[in-house]
Amino acid sequence: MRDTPTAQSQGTRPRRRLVFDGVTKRFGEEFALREVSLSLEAGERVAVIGPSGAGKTTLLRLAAGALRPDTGTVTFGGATITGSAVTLAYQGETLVDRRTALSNVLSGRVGALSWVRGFLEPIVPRNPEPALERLAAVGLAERANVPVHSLSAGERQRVAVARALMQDAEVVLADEPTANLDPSSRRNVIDVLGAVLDGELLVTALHEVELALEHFDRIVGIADGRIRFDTTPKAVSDDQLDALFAAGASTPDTAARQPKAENDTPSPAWYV
Ligand SMILES: Nc1ncnc2c1ncn2[C@@H]1O[C@H](COP(=O)(O)OP(=O)(O)OP(=O)(O)O)[C@@H](O)[C@H]1O
Repeated sequence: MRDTPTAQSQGTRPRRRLVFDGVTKRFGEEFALREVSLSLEAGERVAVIGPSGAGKTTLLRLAAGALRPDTGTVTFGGATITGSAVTLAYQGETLVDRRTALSNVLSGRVGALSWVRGFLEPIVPRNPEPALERLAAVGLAERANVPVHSLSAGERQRVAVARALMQDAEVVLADEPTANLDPSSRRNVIDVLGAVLDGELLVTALHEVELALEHFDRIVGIADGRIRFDTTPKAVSDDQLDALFAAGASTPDTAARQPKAENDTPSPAWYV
């Protein structure tokens, strides 16, 4: 994070890679991912797009170390994934409603504390400063002491981002961070995600193609558990997108998608 003194300076960190090497993951007879190989570097902002059931969440869960591959390996910096290196930004629905934004953000750090302190810290914090800094970074400094049930869906999602940032992880994963948000809140959450990072690897599963093409510097298209393309936003063609979404169930954003302009700039009408 840019403005967090407690965050380890990215400049001093080696630029470690998150590497999927020939990863296959099945659930019963169903293949969620097939022979996926991918090498992602610190500092990249990667959007994973594809139809429903393509394998996006499975990819993120493997990256988080929450799942193990059936075959192949997932490594970060050459080693098995550990919880301290990678954080998963859960959706705003996972916040504790009756607690304040500050309390929810503080809970993002409890894993690093003793059992008793971890229990008490979100309620009677000894050190609220890091959490207040994260809330300020996502534009919610003024809302720190407001119970999250009275925040908007977009604000709740930003609290969830702030909570994830409490881990100071080198890899930030976000699974559909814009789910259930109105269009302007979607854009705002993605803006915030990009703005608060400084050198971390960001991998986001997104349904909104337009947001992915506008805000990320690498686009990984997945369908039916396979990587169909892995390129820059400018290089993604309409044909690739059509083929990607034709390979799986339809999604709302592809249904609303309009042809791209000749200069390859995504049309604002691609989703509503
Ligand atoms: N825990 C599980 N048990 C059984 N099958 C699963 C499980 N998790 C995922 N799958 C299956 O694996 C495939 C990929 O699922 P995944 O959730 O990764 O897709 P997705 O691209 O994230 O979809 P969506 O966009 O709808 O969230 C799907 O066919 C899904 O049904």
